[in-house]
Amino acid sequence: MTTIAIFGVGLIGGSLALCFKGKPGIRVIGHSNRPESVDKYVKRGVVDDATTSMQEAAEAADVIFVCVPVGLLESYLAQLQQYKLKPGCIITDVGSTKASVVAAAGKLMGSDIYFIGGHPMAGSERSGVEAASSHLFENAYYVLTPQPGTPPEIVQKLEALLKHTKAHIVKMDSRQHDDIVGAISHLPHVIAVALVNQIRRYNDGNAMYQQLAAGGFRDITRIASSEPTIWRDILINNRDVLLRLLADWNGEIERFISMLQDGDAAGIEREFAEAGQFRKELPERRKGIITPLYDLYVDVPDHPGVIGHIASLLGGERINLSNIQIIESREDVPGVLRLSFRNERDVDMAAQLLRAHHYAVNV
Ligand SMILES: NC(=O)c1ccc[n+]([C@@H]2O[C@H](COP(=O)([O-])OP(=O)(O)OC[C@H]3O[C@@H](n4cnc5c(N)ncnc54)[C@H](O)[C@@H]3O)[C@@H](O)[C@H]2O)c1
Ligand SMILES: O=C(O)C(=O)C[C@]1(C(=O)O)C=C[C@@H](O)C=C1
Repeated sequence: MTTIAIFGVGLIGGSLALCFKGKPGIRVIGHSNRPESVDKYVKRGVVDDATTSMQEAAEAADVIFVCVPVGLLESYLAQLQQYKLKPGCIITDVGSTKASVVAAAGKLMGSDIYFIGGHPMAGSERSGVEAASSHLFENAYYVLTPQPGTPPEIVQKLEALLKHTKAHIVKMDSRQHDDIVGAISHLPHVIAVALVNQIRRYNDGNAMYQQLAAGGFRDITRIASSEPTIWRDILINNRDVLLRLLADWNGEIERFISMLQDGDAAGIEREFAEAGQFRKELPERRKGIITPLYDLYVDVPDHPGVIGHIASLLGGERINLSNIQIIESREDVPGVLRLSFRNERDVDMAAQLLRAHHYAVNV
């Protein structure tokens, strides 16, 4: 029997618990300081057992997942150090930054207790156990940052366990992780928040900004709704990397300013073409890094039956729809539906079918 203890049964900890729970030979214990949370985890069936005693959970565990906000990781590791952990116990975390926690763990761990940094590259703007899902990590990358001294069989043991997440494991150095993830995750969160706040300030003077905000604004700003305390910790922790990235970002914006000042149409076109090409080459369907890529937009009359009609047309042709969203861009006039598909073939077939039924479709 492998006993897994999870500290912080929120979005990520809860999703891991759901991946492990019920698998042969695995028992999952969740920990929270709050008795009401402990009851909730068990009632919702996220864990086998839950406790408010950190010591009890830690000392029973073969593998410990620390899934708390980044700013608390080091104090959790220090606390774990106080307990009589099982020999061979593996401690891992899921924090969005890796260099500082790996450095702290190196100082703390005793003999026959192993720390391996971890970071599943999947998540959501939502938080808490209510948002947890056993599918969250499917096809996403899951970074591990073992130290050169970590015995290979220990790393293999963790990798074998993580197979239950259906994620792809990738190993890298913790500092390299923070450089890359700073660029592809932390910087975009800063940009999304700054952009939303810029528009929010305009909107204070004229509420039409919010009303007209349509698909483009929603697409680029979803992550601005992420949990503030989680992101406060991540940004502060990775601040040196972010300050460098933001200086480069200023350079990108300056280039756009110059192109606009110079009326450099070819330059602007080139920027879009190059960006579009790179984005097209992003790994397809890597859940968590990028969600459905194959979207089409349908103008729809403002009546309730239309969504059902479109869904049954697609279903009738066995075209798999992976998501449907009403874009509330206009009041009292026809709206726009965004339909998302898993592959190019499905989106093309859907466009053809809907046009044949006189819908106005934009791919
Ligand atoms: N949200 C994402 O998309 C994402 C993706 C990958 C990794 N991560 C990392 O996973 C970790 C957990 O993030 P999450 O999104 O699951 O957050 P969450 O808010 O959903 O869960 C955090 C958990 O930590 C617990 N916790 C314990 N002490 C706390 C305290 N003092 N303040 C707040 N929470 C406390 C909470 O009860 C909760 O169970 C973070 O280190 C984060 O960087 C997040
Ligand atoms: O999809 C989202 O909402 C996310 O923010 C997920 C995301 C990301 O930026 O890609 C966020 C933080 C993580 O540490 C890993 C993944």
